[in-house]
Amino acid sequence: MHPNALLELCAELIAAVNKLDAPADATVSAFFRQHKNLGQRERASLAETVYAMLRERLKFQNLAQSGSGPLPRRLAMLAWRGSDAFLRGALGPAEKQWLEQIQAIDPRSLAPKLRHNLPDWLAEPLLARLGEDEFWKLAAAMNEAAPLDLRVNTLKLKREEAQAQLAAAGIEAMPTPYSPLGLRVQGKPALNKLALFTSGGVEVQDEGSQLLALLLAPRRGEMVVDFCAGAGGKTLALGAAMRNTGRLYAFDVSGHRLDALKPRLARSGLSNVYPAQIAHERDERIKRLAGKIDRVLVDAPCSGLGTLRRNPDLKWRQSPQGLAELQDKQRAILASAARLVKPSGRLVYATCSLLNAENEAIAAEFAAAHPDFRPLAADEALAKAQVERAGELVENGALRLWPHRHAMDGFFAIAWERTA
Ligand SMILES: C[S@@+](CC[C@H](N)C(=O)[O-])C[C@H]1O[C@@H](n2cnc3c(N)ncnc32)[C@H](O)[C@@H]1O
Repeated sequence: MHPNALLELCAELIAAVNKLDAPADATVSAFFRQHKNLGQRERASLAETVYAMLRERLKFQNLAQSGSGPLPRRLAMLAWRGSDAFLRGALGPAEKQWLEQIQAIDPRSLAPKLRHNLPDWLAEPLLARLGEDEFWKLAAAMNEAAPLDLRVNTLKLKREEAQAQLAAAGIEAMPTPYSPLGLRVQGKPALNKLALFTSGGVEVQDEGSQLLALLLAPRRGEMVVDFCAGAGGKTLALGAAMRNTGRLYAFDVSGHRLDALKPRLARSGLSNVYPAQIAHERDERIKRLAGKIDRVLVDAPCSGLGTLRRNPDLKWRQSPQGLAELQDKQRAILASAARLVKPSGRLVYATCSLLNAENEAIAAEFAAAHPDFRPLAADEALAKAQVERAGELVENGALRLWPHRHAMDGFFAIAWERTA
């Protein structure tokens, strides 16, 4: 395709994504479906440019105020992640001159906001929690692409065997630093046609998510509930940890997400999983199980701000009002889920948010209202589950994962045992 035609398409896609009315990945996929003639490399250039624009949106929007022509085209030029020579082939002389002027600006001379590219309501609490030094490390880490992690289904094979099968297919993978079940793959190879994947030997799952399942540590023969199972990433890890015995209920209010669990379940070889759509957290089904469950995981709906490496649009699509609504949901779901837990059973509350408001604050309110739940030290629980150097992952007894410290998505998880 002619460079200018591709740059124009890129500008069109940026204009669509910048409306922020849908998740960026959905807008990008829909755009590619409408433009079937785009080749692999062209798609990669467009997608990477759009994600670069979202990561540093404040900076690019500020810089794009100068120059002329439509704003999305200027944003496309500034954020361009395809070949440099190709971009130059698309530009007129005035555009080339403008771009050179902008590229000569020393990024260190920009205002802090244009360097961290976070909205105030998000930057302020993170800065308060982490301090200046770490805050900048986090801001940089969140602008890097996330690695591709796999969880090995140990019902089917050992981690070393999966690693060897990947190597035989020309894919380099190393054991994840903390999870005993994980492999970190180099690059972004297509996995979905590999026999190892189609036969359920591995699932794509960030190392942090693997650690949440290890913290719940369900055992053989137990009754377990994954209260917000979604497409079942953690359900599959829990079912395998139970060695395909006992009963694992996968609840969610979204039938659509539970449907996405079904093919994964079929590949996994698990037969101990019972997916069920619930109307809300006080559904009759839940009431019938009160006090009967050994282990309950609440992977609560949250802002997702721990996943900005993958979903940079979330920082622009979330808001303080949205956060307050999420907190109400989190409180209600945790309180309902806790009723399921039997005496000496375990409850884990988790999110993929970085914010205290969705994590420690919700946990503290719950603990104050539920003296019959005793907090468990996450480092001890994880060490029992063969997690290496678990102490590095824990703050004040709870799992606290950070992209800049642990090279994982941001996660929080706290475990309690019901005493009575
Ligand atoms: C963080 S996601 C879960 C991701 C999933 N556990 C996984 O590992 O792939 C949160 C889920 O909570 C579900 N949810 C929202 N409100 C709920 C409620 N009241 N009861 C149960 N699930 C709910 C959402 O549909 C969403 O799938």
